Amino acid sequence: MTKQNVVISDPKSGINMAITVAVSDSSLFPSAESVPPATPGGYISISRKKLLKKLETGGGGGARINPWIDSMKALSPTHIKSIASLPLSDFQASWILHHPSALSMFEQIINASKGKQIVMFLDYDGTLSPIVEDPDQAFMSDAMRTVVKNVARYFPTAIVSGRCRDKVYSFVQLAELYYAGSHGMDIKGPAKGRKYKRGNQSLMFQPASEFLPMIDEVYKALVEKTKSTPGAKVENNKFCVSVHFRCVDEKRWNALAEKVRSVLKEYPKLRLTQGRKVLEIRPTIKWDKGKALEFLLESLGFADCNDVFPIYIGDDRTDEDAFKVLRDRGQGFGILVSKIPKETSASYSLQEPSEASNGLFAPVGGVEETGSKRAFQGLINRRYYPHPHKEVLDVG
Ligand SMILES: O=P(O)(O)OC[C@H]1O[C@H](O[C@H]2O[C@H](CO)[C@@H](O)[C@H](O)[C@H]2O)[C@H](O)[C@@H](O)[C@@H]1O
Repeated sequence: MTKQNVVISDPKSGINMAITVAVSDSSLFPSAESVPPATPGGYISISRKKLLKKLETGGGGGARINPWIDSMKALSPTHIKSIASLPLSDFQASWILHHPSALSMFEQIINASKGKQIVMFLDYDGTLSPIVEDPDQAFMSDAMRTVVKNVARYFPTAIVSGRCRDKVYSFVQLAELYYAGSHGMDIKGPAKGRKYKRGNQSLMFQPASEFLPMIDEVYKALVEKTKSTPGAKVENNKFCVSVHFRCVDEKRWNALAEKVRSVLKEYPKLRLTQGRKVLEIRPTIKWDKGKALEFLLESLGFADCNDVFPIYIGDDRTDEDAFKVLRDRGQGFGILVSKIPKETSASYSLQEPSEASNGLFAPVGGVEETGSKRAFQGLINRRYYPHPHKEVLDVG
């Protein structure tokens, strides 16, 4: 019996847990020769399904765990607490080594972006606003708004959210930004002060518009079906629907998931994905936040350019599509906002939204001259950052 540190990962749900387990069955952990390449975090990464089955049954087979429900449970406070009590320090150290805090990487960021146009992509929930119980109360702080406004003065900036575009706009309230709502299926350019004149002038793109009536219908069906589940909340995000279970008793999660599934049986053109205590119903079209990022870069005139440096900051599974696009393009990088180690294609990390507002993009010219403030100044300062597109950028 040996102890092994393991990251349990489920590509479908995006849930990852780092745990220490005692194992006696060598087949669970392949021999050194057959070990797959380490994940970016350097952990042994095995299928959550496989591991949970082993742990549940002692390796002898038995009842299959519903991976979907189990993923939800992995996010419950009880589970997070029990994970937190496990000896994670080695993991965290290794993860941080491979996904260092963006706050400590300013020099590298400034160097890598030299001579390139930074384009900023920001997720909303969990990135610009802290996660709260009521989705209608997920307000962004004034300090964060000031920071985003300041960032947008220097770099084309887009909010990329699972929410309905109008809703996320009502939270952010900055007309100078690009907005990609409904997981990128509803894209609109700045309503005012378009500084970046390169590329498409009037921007509006809705690749899933034919699904509008279906989404409306399924929203109503889900409201009806889930109204008997205390705490469940269905949110109409225009081109997709969210079924929230953050306020549902854990004992009812299984039943709630079954209800959602039973409604979706009637809609084969819709698919189910999962976010942070939310089930997300969306069209089966091949469109996600990664595609939205590519579309926006193209619209800005950076389709086949080497002189662009996109930065994407996000916190959940849906943001991974964008992180992956950046990795595949070999341009810019992703920053994952997370307190716990997760398998990710992001290069750097931040622990929480306030690290972006108080650290990464701390207001320039504040009273206290911290390293991060100097660094952000470094990014926007022409001495460190010769802008290649002066003709299209008016920062005045
Ligand atoms: O892409 P995002 O901007 O991150 O949007 C993803 C979902 O965010 C919202 O739900 C999440 O935040 C809520 C408020 O903090 C929280 O209560 C919920 O548990 C989280 O899942 C939003 O309400 C969803 O519609 C978005 O899909």
